[in-house]
Amino acid sequence: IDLTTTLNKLHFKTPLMNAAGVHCATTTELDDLLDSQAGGLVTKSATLQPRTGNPDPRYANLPFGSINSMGLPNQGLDYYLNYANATALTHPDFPILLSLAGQSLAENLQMLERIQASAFSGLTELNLSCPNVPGKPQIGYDFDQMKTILTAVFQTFNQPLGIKLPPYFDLAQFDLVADILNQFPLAFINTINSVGNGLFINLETETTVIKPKGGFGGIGGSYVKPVALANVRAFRQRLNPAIQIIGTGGVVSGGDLFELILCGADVVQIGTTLAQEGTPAFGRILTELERIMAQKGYATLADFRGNLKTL
Ligand SMILES: CC(C)(C)CCc1c(C(=O)O)[nH]c(=O)[nH]c1=O
Repeated sequence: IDLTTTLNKLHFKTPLMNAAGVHCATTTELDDLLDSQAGGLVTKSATLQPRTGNPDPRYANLPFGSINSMGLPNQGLDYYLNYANATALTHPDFPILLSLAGQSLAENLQMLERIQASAFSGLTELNLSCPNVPGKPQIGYDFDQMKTILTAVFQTFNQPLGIKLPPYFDLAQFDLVADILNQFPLAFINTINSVGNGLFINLETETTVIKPKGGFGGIGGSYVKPVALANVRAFRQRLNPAIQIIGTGGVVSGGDLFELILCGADVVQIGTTLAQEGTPAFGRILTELERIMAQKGYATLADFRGNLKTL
């Protein structure tokens, strides 16, 4: 069984890695990923300066997933850029993705210029779930802003770039977003980010379970797998084949991983499952995938990638 895959020029020994924001904020957490069966790693979405983020409790595990309103706590871009460049010396072939979440177009352009000026040779993922203009929808849901930002970004940045997208729920929106994205030389898209602004209640105390935003937070885990499958499938069907896809959302088992690849994912990320189970989740899920592939007679991921059949 050959579990290798590629993302742009990066070679992944296994198709599974962490999702930005989970187990990737400090060098200790990042080294833990290096030593796991993950095929690569992505750093916590960075801003130019460090941020403490929202007050606790800002994350909660739920019966079928998780809810979070972390508020972008991170050590600042230079911390992650330094980690990536140091790790490239000790683990030259381990794929590293830098995630960015600037709070303005200017901040994102500044961070991209800093990456471009550095020796970084990994992939950059621009998180479009950020609000760009306060009071306006997040970039991922404001298509004029999305077009403006991607135009400016590709005028500035000449290294491989991908974007992290929020989930969409309307077929016309898949068409609209894909038409925009196909106009840019994107290396990949990563879909989905958490399903935004869900709410979970503690029935006994009649309270929310996280403190920020009145308890509203991004939903992850099994709750969102059907949404992740649909977004990977919809964009695979609509995007230029040169734009690869990272599939994220609701992966708990090898079967879930298989399904996202069947929808067209080149690489798959885990967030909630990693938060709940730790890095042993990578080996467990990959072993389960190998068993399914062996039962079905598939030797490589390309044998079934994107081959979902309709009835
Ligand atoms: C939601 C933002 C704070 C604007 C971006 C960072 C982020 C967070 C976060 O740091 O709260 N949580 C998520 O589930 N997805 C994200 O993209």
